[in-house]
Amino acid sequence: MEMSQVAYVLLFLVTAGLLFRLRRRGAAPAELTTTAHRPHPNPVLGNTVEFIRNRRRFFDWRALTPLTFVQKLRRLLNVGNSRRLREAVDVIDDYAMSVVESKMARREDGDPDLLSRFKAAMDEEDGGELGAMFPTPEGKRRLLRDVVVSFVLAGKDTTSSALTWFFWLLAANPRCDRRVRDEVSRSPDGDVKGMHYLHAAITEAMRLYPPVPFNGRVAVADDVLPGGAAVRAGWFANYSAYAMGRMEKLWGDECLMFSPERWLQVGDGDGDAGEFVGVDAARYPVFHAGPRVCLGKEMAYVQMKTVAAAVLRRVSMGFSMEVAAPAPSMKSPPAYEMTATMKMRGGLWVRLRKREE
Ligand code: HEM
Repeated sequence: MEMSQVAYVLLFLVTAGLLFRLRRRGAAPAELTTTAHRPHPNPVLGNTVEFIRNRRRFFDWRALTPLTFVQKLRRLLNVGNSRRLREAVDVIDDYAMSVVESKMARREDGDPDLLSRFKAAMDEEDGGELGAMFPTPEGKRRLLRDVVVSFVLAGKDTTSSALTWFFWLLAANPRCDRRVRDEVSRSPDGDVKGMHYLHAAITEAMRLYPPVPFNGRVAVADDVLPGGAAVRAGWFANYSAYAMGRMEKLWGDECLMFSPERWLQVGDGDGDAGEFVGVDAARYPVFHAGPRVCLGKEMAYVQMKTVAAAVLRRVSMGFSMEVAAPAPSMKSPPAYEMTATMKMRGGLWVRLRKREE
């Protein structure tokens, strides 16, 4: 064999070895992939669902793996996953832009909504802060588009994730279920403000299953965390609300149990559940903490309590609801699916039955 042939063979082996390693490093871990689903009966809807599912799977993987050289190259060349991500972002952006455009075309009457308020803030003639940041009409439309996307992401998936786990946890803990129903039935006017037990039960559900299970920041400069750990500029500083919600050090021996009572100050023993008492955001970072804490926290509680109370009231009155799957037992909790929010794998299946009069 000539020297040049040997060189080719060596080059081939090195390249093949390198590609094999990169493939292995790049492969999405099995636990991040979604479960198999039955084909959707409507092919158009089915395709859309599949499209979103694939994009989401890809997003998870990107969020959880460091940016490798190959990923950077793909982004630069706009191929593979990077191209698919851009296409998916375009689908979402187009939808959000259509919402903005229909708002722009409509004359406002009645109470202004959030989007109108953002629009008004940008249109301020005296050069308000937002108006100055986005001076061109195109820039303003793009900002409004991003507002739509952020609020849908921030407000919809989070509360629906929390309520899914909440209803499953109630089914797995009949004693707590009874207490919530008692409280809801004692307030027929539907005022959720005074429902302390319900508030505690939702808070406790989010301790065990936080809708945003992990979160992080990138350090802009070298720093030392309060615990003494050094962080260099450009490093990720991540935390997991999921892990923190299950730490014995923070929540005691019964950290894995669902116990809304841990959030209640003992009542007067007169059927009163007691007052809800919250804790420091550093111990319960479900809504994040500090200057970028969730802006919708109070609104989220009102929404979740209203929906939960309405469902439970209706269930108590005319229907019975039974969790069909996953089987409600704290000994075998449902699997979760790691996306940007914490979903129950396969969703929560319930059976509703109209009660006989
Ligand atoms: C159970 C429900 C919710 C949970 C667990 C939750 C959690 C969070 C978390 C962890 C963050 C910090 C994200 C980050 O900066 O890394 C955040 C930010 C935010 N949330 Fe929520 N959220 C919920 C519901 C809502 C709702 C209903 C809205 C509004 C309709 C909302 C609006 C926002 C906004 C605007 C921010 C950005 C705040 C900023 O960066 O200054 N959230 N949320």
